[in-house]
Amino acid sequence: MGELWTQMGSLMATIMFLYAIFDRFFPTALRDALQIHTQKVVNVLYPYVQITFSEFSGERLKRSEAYTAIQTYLSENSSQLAKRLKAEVVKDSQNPLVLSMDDDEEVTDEFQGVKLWWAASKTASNHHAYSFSYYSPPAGKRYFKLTFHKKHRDLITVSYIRHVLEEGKEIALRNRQRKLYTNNPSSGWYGYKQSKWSHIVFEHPATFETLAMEQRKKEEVINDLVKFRNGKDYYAKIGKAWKRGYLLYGPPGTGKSTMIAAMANFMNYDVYDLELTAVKDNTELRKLLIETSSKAIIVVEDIDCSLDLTGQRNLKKERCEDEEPKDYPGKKDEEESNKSSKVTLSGLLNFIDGIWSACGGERIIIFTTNFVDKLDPALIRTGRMDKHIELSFCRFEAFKVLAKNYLDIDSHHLFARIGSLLEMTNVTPADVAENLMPKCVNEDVETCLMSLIQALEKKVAEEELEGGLDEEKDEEPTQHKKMNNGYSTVEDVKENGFML
Ligand SMILES: Nc1ncnc2c1ncn2[C@@H]1O[C@H](COP(=O)(O)OP(=O)(O)OP(=O)(O)O)[C@@H](O)[C@H]1O
Ligand SMILES: [Mg+2]
Repeated sequence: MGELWTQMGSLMATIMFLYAIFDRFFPTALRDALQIHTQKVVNVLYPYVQITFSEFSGERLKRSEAYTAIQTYLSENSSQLAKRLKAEVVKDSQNPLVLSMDDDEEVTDEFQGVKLWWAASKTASNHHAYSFSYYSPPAGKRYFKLTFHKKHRDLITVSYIRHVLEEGKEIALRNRQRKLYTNNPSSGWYGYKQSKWSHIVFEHPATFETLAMEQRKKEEVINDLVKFRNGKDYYAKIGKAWKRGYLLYGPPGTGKSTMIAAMANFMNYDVYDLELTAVKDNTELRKLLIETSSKAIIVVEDIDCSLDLTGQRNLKKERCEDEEPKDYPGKKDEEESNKSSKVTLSGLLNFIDGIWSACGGERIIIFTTNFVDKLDPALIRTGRMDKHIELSFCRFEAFKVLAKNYLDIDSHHLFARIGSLLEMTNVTPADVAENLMPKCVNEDVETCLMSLIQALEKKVAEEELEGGLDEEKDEEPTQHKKMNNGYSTVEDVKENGFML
């Protein structure tokens, strides 16, 4: 290619020289005619095609998406080959410092066995449009120039360029800094710099590895996600929007929100936490949905509290938090706003699988609830929420994950005792995790495990006591039994706490 450029350089120099002479001595009409003919001669002699991609395009000189995608593609694929690199700070990227090839640098690429050349350039401010590309960028502007042999024109213009643009966008998505979005109340949607969603950087550390759950169930969820991620063509083939719905249900503290974070990290998706109680009506819901991006998880937490099954919104505080006082500051305003809110069940169903749900592509919708039985069957029927995942109380398998997370141990002689206690009572992973957390800097593994055992034994004893008292009411007085582990009795617990 170097030799070719030298030859081309001399050819260009000769042509420029000739132009200069004609510019000086010949009238405009003759010059133009000559230019056209020269162009034709060069086209015959020069077997290469060049395409230029300018950094800015359109009347408003917006940064061209194609230029950005090519820059990202070249940064990842070919910049290692460039000798002179340019460092740029890119906003919203995991790695804010991006290296790309500098001006007047050239790299090669290969596509289906065809060699191509990319050059990064900047037009000189006194640039004259003696260019043989399809488009000559304006003076002082950056551009990429792609050069390839004309016999590969179809392959490059159709397949290769599409490949570069898609790959560039894909890399940018992969490297982006992920966000956690929450919807703003519609009263703040308009005006300068207001938008429907507010965001912060999403940095939740949860992964499937750290999620305490039966291994078999966990793998089932992971496989489902992988199938979804790789299913673009499949979804297109069967004519379905590329989206998947999950319903996560289980008691508070069993890991529903943690699993959503693990899913987002696994899929490398953004998270849109949709607070339905802040959405006034179905139209607003649609507007919010349209503004969500691809590769995102849209979450509606506590769906049973967000929407009444009849379609009228309930007061979240009244239904879901019994301890909430009947009157509280702002209650009146809230009731008023709820009366005027009209997000209906049908609006929500349209949100899940109406035509609006198809915009943007590659999206997961997750509902969570503590009370799966309360949900309207229409909301959770098969095909709407594709997969129902139960997160339940902590058993031995889940405990082992927590022990690994919190204490970095795979086994311990106290595990057997904990395993049997976890079969005797229902405790959430959140409770177990709380007890495993060292209470002071020097607390060792054994002390942490013992603290968990004590808490579990206390709970078992209390439940036995309650059970006993209930039975006493119905039948003859009950003898307090020795607990399965043989260490404490209910009496021990009442009198001495947990003497183990
Ligand atoms: N399955 C789990 N694996 C790992 N950690 C868990 C799990 N369940 C709960 N935890 C721990 O308990 C905390 C609370 O869990 P999380 O918020 O996920 O529960 P939840 O099911 O969403 O509860 P709620 O129904 O109240 O929203 C988490 O921060 C996490 O530390
Ligand atoms: Mg939660």
